[in-house]
Amino acid sequence: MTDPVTVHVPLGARAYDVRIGVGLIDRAGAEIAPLLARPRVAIVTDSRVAPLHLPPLRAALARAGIEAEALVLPAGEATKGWAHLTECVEWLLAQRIERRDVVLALGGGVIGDLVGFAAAILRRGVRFVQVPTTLLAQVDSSVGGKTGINSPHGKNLIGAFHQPALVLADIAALETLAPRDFLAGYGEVAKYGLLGDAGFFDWLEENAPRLRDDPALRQQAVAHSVAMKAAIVVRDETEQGERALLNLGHTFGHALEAATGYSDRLLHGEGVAIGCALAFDLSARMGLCSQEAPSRVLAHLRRMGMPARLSEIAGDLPDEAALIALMGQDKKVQDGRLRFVLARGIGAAEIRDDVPAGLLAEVLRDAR
Ligand SMILES: NC(=O)c1ccc[n+]([C@@H]2O[C@H](COP(=O)([O-])OP(=O)(O)OC[C@H]3O[C@@H](n4cnc5c(N)ncnc54)[C@H](O)[C@@H]3O)[C@@H](O)[C@H]2O)c1
Ligand SMILES: O=C(O)C(=O)C[C@@H](O)[C@H](O)[C@H](O)COP(=O)(O)O
Ligand SMILES: [Zn+2]
Repeated sequence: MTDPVTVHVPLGARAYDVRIGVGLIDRAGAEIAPLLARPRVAIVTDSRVAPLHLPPLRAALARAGIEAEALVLPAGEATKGWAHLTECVEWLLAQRIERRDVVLALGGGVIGDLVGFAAAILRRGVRFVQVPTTLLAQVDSSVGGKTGINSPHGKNLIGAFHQPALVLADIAALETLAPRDFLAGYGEVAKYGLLGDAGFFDWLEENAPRLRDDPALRQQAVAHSVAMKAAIVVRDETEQGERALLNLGHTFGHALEAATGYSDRLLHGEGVAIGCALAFDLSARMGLCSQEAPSRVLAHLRRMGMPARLSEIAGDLPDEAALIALMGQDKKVQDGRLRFVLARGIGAAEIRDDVPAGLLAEVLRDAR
């Protein structure tokens, strides 16, 4: 078995390590103890993760003499809203979590985003540790400090930048993921190759079908993705420019998630996969890249068994105009203008604000 890999995120006073390896939950006590002012933590997790990964985490903390209380929230995207944010913050206050204490987010991106935001606003900021248990959370959401909740108006519209103090990505925890959840996380992995690393995309075309069964390959893919994200975040922590490239596929994906009510009709990573396919389609129609690029993206997503078209989303969707109206709430909008992450080719994304409305509607219509 390969040794854990550490990606350091050098953000000055907010610098932290992302540890990636097998068995990190079993070693969590020793990893977390140096961060603690007193031997006590609060864990927040969800109802699917709790029976699988909370007992070993508790045991590891106990071996290091750390007391732990846990809150278990319902699993699923619908949890990432005001109601469960309130529940989480009030529970942390009831636990008398102090400024120098540490909150642990054990779960996927939903738990990481919600708990990170709770930590950001609790007593104006307490530290938190991400223990990501989905592929998506390991490669993306646990790193970079974007925290928040959804609104019916749009995705992640209420939130804060709040960096974790440590990320412990236990590759073995991914073994219990449902196949659909694993694949959804793969949407964000493919995104890294597509936005900025053609060589990584080549590597994924070769190796991605074996990621689920091969822990060494999985560790390599997670570490590469995290290193790519960390490099961008360090240059542009609060998304004044370059960081928006990490949003490839998200203008489409987030509108589709809002349109499907943040339900399991469409998982975030599935929306990102569809969004990447549409962003490449749009790029080709605008003459930014050749038709070969969207064809390659589509072929890869199909081979992985991922959705790439609106027609693959169960149930009815609003019409093009309504979807474009939902995109108007995107955080990249400037002066009321939509901005998209488009591409000059595989691994060559750029931000554009000159997408003709007619062409956008055409791309959406043709994807039905
Ligand atoms: N902050 C960021 O930078 C960032 C980046 C990407 C995505 N996100 C957000 O992340 C969220 C999606 O995250 P997600 O895909 O992890 O969804 P999720 O947290 O809902 O997890 C997916 C499902 O897997 C279950 N699960 C988690 N770990 C498991 C395990 N080890 N074994 C079995 N089941 C497990 C969960 O209970 C859930 O049912 C979205 O809200 C998205 O907006 C945030
Ligand atoms: O970290 C980022 O920056 C990202 O854009 C990563 C995305 O995968 C993630 O879904 C993020 O939450 C989207 O950000 P948002 O600002 O569009 O809500
Ligand atoms: Zn995302």
